[in-house]
Amino acid sequence: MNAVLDVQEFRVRYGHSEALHGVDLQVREGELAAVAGANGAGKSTLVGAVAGWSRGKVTVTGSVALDGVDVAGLAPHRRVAAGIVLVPEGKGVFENLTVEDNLRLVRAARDARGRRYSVEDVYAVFPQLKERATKKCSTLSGGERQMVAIGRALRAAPRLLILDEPSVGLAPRLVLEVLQHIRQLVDEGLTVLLVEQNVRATLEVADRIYLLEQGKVAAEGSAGEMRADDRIAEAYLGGLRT
Ligand SMILES: Nc1ncnc2c1ncn2[C@@H]1O[C@H](COP(=O)(O)OP(=O)(O)OP(=O)(O)O)[C@@H](O)[C@H]1O
Repeated sequence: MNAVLDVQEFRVRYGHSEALHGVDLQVREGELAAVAGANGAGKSTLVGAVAGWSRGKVTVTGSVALDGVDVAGLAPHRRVAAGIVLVPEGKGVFENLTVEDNLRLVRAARDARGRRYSVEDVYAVFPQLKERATKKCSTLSGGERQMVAIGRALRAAPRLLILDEPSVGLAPRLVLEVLQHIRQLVDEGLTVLLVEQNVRATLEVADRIYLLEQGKVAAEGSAGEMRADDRIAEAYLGGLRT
């Protein structure tokens, strides 16, 4: 199967300190691939560098291809135009604007199939946002803000939607709700790369998982394979297989 995203030998250095040590990662058409791992493993560094968003004094080497086309040399806005849309950790919604204004800030683009995500389409995915359309984002729950951030990203017609820790700071009930919405988008045809610290929740929704440890891929496999791996059960699931 063709990879939508193909990352090879990816290294990221902050000054003299290397945070990613040659990572290979693929996201296939129509799948929910996830990068899981502990704080500081390099997850945000990885997806930030894929989107061209790296902060500070950064050196990135290796290749990044979207649908077989090298995008590593492109500026961030050109990667968005090519279809790589990242929702960063912390969501980045405008607190003083309403839900609807946040969604309308992005001019709707067309995806490869000529499809456009109207604001109504976003409401169809997240019905509770429609009920809160005229409310300022500052009055929303963390989960609802995350939905606004994802909805806004959908308006840009991503070929690959990258979500950096959408569950961070959410109550456990909301974590599953947000992740299930993401799963639904994938079931409808979207290709997603999800970053999650919560390995257990990731196993519930992802098709394939890369486990990142100290800047390296420590394990990679389907959710079923990862669940059956004793090292994963030991280190991330409290010794229990789910
Ligand atoms: N802008 C930066 N300048 C220097 N070092 C950085 C910078 N950003 C991250 N690092 C370092 O790179 C390593 C990986 O950090 P990164 O934020 O990618 O991890 P993470 O897996 O996303 O962690 P978290 O789950 O806490 O967000 C860490 O050692 C971190 O201190």
